[in-house]
Amino acid sequence: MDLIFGKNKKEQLEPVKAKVTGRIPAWLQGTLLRNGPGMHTVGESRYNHWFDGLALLHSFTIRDGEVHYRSKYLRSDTYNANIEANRIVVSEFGTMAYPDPCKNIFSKAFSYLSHTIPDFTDNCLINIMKCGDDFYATTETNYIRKIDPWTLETLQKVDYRKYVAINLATSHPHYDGAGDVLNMGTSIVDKGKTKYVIFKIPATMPEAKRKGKSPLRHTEVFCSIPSRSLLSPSYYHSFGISENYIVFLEQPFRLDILKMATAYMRGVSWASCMAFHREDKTYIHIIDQRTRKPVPTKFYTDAMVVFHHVNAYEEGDCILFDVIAYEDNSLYQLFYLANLNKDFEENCRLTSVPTLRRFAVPLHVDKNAEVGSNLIKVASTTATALKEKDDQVYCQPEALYEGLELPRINYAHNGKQYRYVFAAEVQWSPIPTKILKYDILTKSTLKWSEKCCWPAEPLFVPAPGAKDEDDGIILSAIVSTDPQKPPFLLILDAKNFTELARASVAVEMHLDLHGLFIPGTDGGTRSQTPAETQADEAADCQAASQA
Ligand SMILES: CC1=C(/C=C/C(C)=C/C=C/C(C)=C/C=O)C(C)(C)CCC1
Ligand SMILES: [Fe+2]
Repeated sequence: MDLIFGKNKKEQLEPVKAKVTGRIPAWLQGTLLRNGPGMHTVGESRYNHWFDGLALLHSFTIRDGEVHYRSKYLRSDTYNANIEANRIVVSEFGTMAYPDPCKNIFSKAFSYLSHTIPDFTDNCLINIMKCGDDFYATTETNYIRKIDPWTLETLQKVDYRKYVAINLATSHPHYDGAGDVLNMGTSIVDKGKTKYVIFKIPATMPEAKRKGKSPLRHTEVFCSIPSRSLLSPSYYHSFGISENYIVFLEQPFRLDILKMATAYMRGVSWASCMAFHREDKTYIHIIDQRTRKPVPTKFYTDAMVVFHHVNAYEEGDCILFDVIAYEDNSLYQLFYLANLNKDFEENCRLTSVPTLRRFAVPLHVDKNAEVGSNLIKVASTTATALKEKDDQVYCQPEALYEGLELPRINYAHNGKQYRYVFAAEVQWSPIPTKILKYDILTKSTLKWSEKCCWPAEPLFVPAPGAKDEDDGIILSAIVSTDPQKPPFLLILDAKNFTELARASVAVEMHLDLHGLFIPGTDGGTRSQTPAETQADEAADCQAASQA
């Protein structure tokens, strides 16, 4: 497993032509751009956790049936400082680093103090975000890094705090039809006012306002929700949106701000400042997008840990929302490299299987409804919402499917009724070995797998003029543990899960996390005519809606 997780991967700066077998649909033109950790040791020093690894961007450019692959490390300040020092000098999720070990006691004390309010890493290794015409590599701190999606070059470092008062932000933003970004973050430094902030970055601005300026300048706070606990806000990795509402889970997997403030001094990692409180509840916040205010009813469910929201939509008088839920936080525990490298099979058993759960939240709670009555009247789900004495509502989910992670949908259905979830199959180990398509209506699955193959998150790309939700293809970068089998881009027909083509490249490829597809024939390799620019802009909106 060291081959997949622990080994530093070489970057492939020059585009390399892939060997294509099968036939790539003629309409499939564009670039699959993805992100994930690629370097786990610097000099003699090693990261503790897989989520600490230095961001390695990679892309597959598909044009006229041909595929070119390239990869490049994100030249973050973190990367540059580490490489210059030839050791890890910037702290990451699971590794606390000490930049100046030789300092005397006074400057050491000073250094500790300056770390009380930490300056987080800009090692943006999780996802790619599209913002107007710009692309950013993202993580969960206050920093994002602008990148050139074609050359994979690293551009400006952007500090969200310049535009909105947050210290952490998700790397799973949502996009509306116009391509505007809706994201969430947490403000933790203002201790009296720890809060979750939902913010919007408009994709397009009137010409006069725009003039080459970043759309981030026009970021606006959409709504903020005070944290239930001022010193321990919830950790969250994503959130859900329906047409009119936002779904935010304030789960009992929390960050301890006091522990974080002393972590540097105590020599412990940020990860050690997070704890799951199984005795607590998970609060379900529903924010009305029209009023920009939370619905006042207190909805809750049992303690759980959710990283990925799948989708949410309104049906009848309620919101249905689907998430991949765990009984505990064992997932983050398992990604310590020490667990991933030795005795993998034994150490890497999840104590709870990631399960697709559907929740139903009533939008209008009848004050006169009987205590104990189920407020959900839609027939399509067995999820319940029970009225309680104190006007709270207790939601119990319907378990739809066990053993899946890294969910994606046809993003044209985001916020709307939908039928298919594309995901990686994971059972008792967090590492995917299959790709699956789950049909919520028939509760049936289609799967793709191959010996020694480790698939990445499957991404859906709609066919032009698509009518059905699954009219399109699935893209997934596959790495293998068989030295005879080079990594490849897999292209499946999303309807029946048959393989249409694969594009193999004899390079060192990393197992990645998330990314997006940029449709169009541009690839930064030729100049464009104005007409093409317009066409690409339209295509870009589509890219945003798929991300
Ligand atoms: C550095 C840092 C963080 C980083 C978190 C990361 C990097 C999480 C990655 C999560 C992934 C990849 C989940 C996949 O499901 C925190 C804890 C937000 C806060 C403190 C500083
Ligand atoms: Fe994620």
